[in-house]
Amino acid sequence: MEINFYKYQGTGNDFVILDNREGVYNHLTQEQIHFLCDRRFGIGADGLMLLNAATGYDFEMKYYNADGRESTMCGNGGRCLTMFAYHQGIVRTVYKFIAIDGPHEAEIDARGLVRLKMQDVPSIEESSGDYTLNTGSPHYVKMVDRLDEYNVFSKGREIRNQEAFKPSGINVNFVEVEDEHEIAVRTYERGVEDETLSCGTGVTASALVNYHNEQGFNEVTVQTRGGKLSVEFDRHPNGGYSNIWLIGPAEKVFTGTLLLP
Ligand SMILES: N[C@@H](CCC[C@H](N)C(=O)O)C(=O)O
Repeated sequence: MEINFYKYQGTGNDFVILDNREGVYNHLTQEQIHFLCDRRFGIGADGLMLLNAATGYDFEMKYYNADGRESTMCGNGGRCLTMFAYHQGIVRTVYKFIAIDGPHEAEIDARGLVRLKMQDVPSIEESSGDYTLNTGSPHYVKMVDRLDEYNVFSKGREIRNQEAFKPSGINVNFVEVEDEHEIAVRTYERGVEDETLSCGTGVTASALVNYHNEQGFNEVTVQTRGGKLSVEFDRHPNGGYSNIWLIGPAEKVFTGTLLLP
């Protein structure tokens, strides 16, 4: 089978994207998606997305991790897919798309940055000084010092595989506060089973946890290894969060054709 693919990245979180509005890629197997995401034998990416047609929406986002399994929401993926839709001629002031966690809105602002509205977060759970919450995907957040020197791979893998998070696992974020407007985040992603350069739902989770702890500003700049994102949100007296926006760059890297073995 011939695959016409597009490669995008958002702050270094990279994705293979397939235009599946005609349904031609409906039957890709887990092994085939894993192969396409393989950095040595395939194209190479943290995940693969299908842009599907969807009644009542501009498109549907279907997201697979690099291991080939369909997963939950991907924030950087949603931003990249919005830019892809624009490049494919789906031009809107406000995009409305449907993903596994429900409907989303997105906009491309005057600077060319993609703003993605995330689902509301009703609560943040605390245990032993760390936090868990769901921002469309499940996240564990740990505040640390000296993030640069932190062993994200080994500590992230250990937490991801804890009995408490089985069978689905969890993404693990390590966060250092830079100042009242800025935090730095490094993430171990399940399904990639490694640290990625950025994780949008993880950055969102980290910004909310930081506010939950420190209060400060409800507009936070987040430094990831792959670049800067920002997160804006409203907090409610009951401890929940709404009107959550993840904002940052999303770029086409290259396109190509590949024959699936
Ligand atoms: N990179 C993502 C998150 C992708 C999903 C994650 N690996 C999971 O399985 O939950 C993002 O930008 O949010």
